[in-house]
Amino acid sequence: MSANMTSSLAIDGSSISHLVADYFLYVGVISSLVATYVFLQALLRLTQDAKEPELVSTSIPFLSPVFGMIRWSMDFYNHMKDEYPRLPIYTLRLPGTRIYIVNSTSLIPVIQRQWRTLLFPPVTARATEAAMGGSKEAMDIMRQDMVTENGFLPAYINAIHPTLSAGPALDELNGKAIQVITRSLDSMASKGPTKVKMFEWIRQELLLGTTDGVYGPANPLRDPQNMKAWHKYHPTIMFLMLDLFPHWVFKQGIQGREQLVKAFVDYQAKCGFNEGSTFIQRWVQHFTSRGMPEEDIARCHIGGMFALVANTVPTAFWTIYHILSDPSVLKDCREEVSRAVQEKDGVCTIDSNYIKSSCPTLLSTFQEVMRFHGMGNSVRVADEDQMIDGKYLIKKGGLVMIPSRVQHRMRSAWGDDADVFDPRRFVKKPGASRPNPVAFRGFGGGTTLCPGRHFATTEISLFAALMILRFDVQPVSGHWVAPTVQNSSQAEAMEQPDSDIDIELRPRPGADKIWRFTFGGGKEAALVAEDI
Ligand code: HEM
Repeated sequence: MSANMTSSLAIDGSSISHLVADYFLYVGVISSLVATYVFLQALLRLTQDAKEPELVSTSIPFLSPVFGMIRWSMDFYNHMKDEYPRLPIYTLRLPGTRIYIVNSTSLIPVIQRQWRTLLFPPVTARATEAAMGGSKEAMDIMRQDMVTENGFLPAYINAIHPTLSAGPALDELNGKAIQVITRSLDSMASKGPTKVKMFEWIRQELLLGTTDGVYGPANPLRDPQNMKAWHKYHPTIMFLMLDLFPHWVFKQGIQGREQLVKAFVDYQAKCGFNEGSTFIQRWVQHFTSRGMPEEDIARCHIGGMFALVANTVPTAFWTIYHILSDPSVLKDCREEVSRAVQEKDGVCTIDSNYIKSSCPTLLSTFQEVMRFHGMGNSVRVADEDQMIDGKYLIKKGGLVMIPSRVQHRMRSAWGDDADVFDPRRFVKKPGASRPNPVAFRGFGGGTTLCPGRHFATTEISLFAALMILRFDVQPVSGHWVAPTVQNSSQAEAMEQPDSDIDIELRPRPGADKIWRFTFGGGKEAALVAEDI
């Protein structure tokens, strides 16, 4: 044998032994993947009680729902509803957690009645800790008792509730907020035609109006640096709540948050709340009476601010967008709100009670915005093993979730045009039956029904009324095109536009007169089952 032949045989020999080694490696990897898969499938099924709602989305154990959530984003639960239309409630298993998703409208009141064992306060406490940076001491106070009315969080809602329900405190709050917006529109009217970015402009008007109304003259958001800090912090809230990444990833947002904390510590030290709304006074009284540390009060103010403005701003944007972009809706809304105006000696006075009670197209458009663009997921934590409706076992620690988009697109509740925006859907029509109010989840429901709903509804309706009375508005491009909403933060209950719209506001005749609102004695608009 030549030297060459010997070496080529040697190479062949080593290639074969490599091939064999690779073969065993692949077989080994594949076998362990198969074994892991079989093990995880077995684990999934062995730890799932037959009485729990049906388990779905299991092709990759514990991960299929995560991939589905990434792929379908806020449409995930609607996609699941279409895939499993017969399931009133189903189970999703994710690493370390099980979520029971509710499809059936009739299960909602049943779940809401179990508020002593299906709890919302742990969700609030978790958000305060993760997104606002609450201290251990603060979290101990919040988590001491999350069930009875003596507990910090349930008692907090009870403390603020009367100040946000129909009555003088709410009228005063709405009066202050709309006064700030009116002044800003006065200056806009005096400038003649003005071009603005619609979302950015509405956001600024509502942020200042709402926070001035709530916090009073010492409102920390009056300082442009603090406003900037809010805009840095706000987009990171969802990621901080998820708590999946280290905090340095959100350096800018955390810096913004810490600047706001300082500003609210200062607000507290100077007792700025004494000149603020009754709402904020009760709020502060509750926090101080329970021994909450000063810095944590400031952190909770930031959480409170999120509740105040995060949903109000996009709701106002969509309401005004849908009124302006549909000429017949604009015409009807203008006619309706014009009837609320009394003019004397150059002063135009708008009766807020009339707007709240006698402007059906305006209110219906607002409510349809909440139905069509609403994307809140009411989440409850199971405090113990329990049965729902005598049929479904909910395990301790599991999350029960009611996605509002599922309810809001339900044909059985809204008819075949459930996917269409119909501004007159909620206008009462003689002889026609009203849609099932339980399927309307714009403000949640049950014990966690949004306490700020009347404030927000009135503020947005009055802002919209004032705007269409005083201005003609056109998109600079000449066409109204609804922005997409794919990037909406799921920390919020309302879709947010991905892009802005350039608009031109032209003062209408009379725009430069003095505009005022009267309040008092009227009922609040009834949009949710609990208020009807
Ligand atoms: C259009 C504006 C608003 C929308 C769409 C909205 C939506 C909601 C929703 C869907 C919930 C229920 C959460 C759940 O059950 O999981 C809720 C709760 C809440 N909202 Fe609002 N909200 C708005 C404005 C406000 C305002 C202006 C305030 C403050 C004055 C406020 C304060 C709260 C609070 C404190 C809760 C928690 C209630 C609890 O813990 O029991 N909201 N909101």
